[in-house]
Amino acid sequence: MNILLLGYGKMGQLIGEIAESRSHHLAGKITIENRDELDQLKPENIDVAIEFSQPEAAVENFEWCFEKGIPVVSGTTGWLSEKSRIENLAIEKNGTFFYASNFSIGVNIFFKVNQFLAKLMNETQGYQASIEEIHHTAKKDAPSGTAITLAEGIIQNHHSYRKWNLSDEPSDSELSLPITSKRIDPAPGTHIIRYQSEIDDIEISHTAHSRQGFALGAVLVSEWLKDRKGVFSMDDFLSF
Ligand SMILES: NC(=O)C1=CN([C@@H]2O[C@H](COP(=O)(O)OP(=O)(O)OC[C@H]3O[C@@H](n4cnc5c(N)ncnc54)[C@H](O)[C@@H]3O)[C@@H](O)[C@H]2O)C=CC1
Ligand SMILES: O=C(O)C1=N[C@H](C(=O)O)C[C@H](O)C1
Repeated sequence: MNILLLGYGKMGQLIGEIAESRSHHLAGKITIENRDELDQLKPENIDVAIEFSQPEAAVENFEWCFEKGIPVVSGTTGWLSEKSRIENLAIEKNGTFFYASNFSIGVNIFFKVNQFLAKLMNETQGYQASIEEIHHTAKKDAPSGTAITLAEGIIQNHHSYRKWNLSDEPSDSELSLPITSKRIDPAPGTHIIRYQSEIDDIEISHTAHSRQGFALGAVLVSEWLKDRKGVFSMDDFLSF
């Protein structure tokens, strides 16, 4: 496949290496500095754009891809207030859009375990839930996109929680799930779910040892997406 990398930082570079090792061709490596090179590309020669940029750049990148008819796989976090509009735009333009807050298979198994645990805890009294995420200090958004997906998994399955809040900001509701964001180098991504009571604590966690799982997942999804039209998520890609 001919792959356009929109964003060529820590993730874009690793995705490029993995894509080339799987015999794909890189049609472009776009950063904030060389964005004008987009005008020289031939969209008809690009099979997919893999977009790992920055919260403030992602939406503009998606709109450009939809205009040019290029399918997009995005892992950029921190732009979710625009998610419904972007998904509707993808459909309106007869485009292809795949977003995941986390492309690692291990994290997606962890999402399922989180949902199952929330269902069990919903039947149990006396436990307070919380989420902690730890990432490197270059991360621009907080909480992480993965922590938001985890919070949504709890909110959908536990009647005591209706929303989430950052733990260092005041919450206006007892039905809010606190998320603590820590920035410690070189953490590639750690997520911990805790249920704490007077009697005991229950804790599940996922720790990424590197960015390899995120990057490989994005390439595998791009291969899967070829010739598909519409809006997709990891639930469509994975068989569990
Ligand atoms: N969904 C997932 O599995 C994962 C998501 N991420 C997310 O991916 C994003 C990128 O992460 P990193 O590579 O660590 O960041 P980074 O800061 O190392 O790289 C960002 C890249 O985007 C480029 N960029 C900025 N504005 C741009 C624009 N307008 N057009 C094109 N490129 C532009 C920068 O020049 C740079 O090359 C973040 O939002 C992060 O949260 C990171 C890891 C895994
Ligand atoms: O910025 C990162 O590095 C990561 N971002 C994603 C997120 O916000 O959840 C995924 C992963 O945890 C790494």
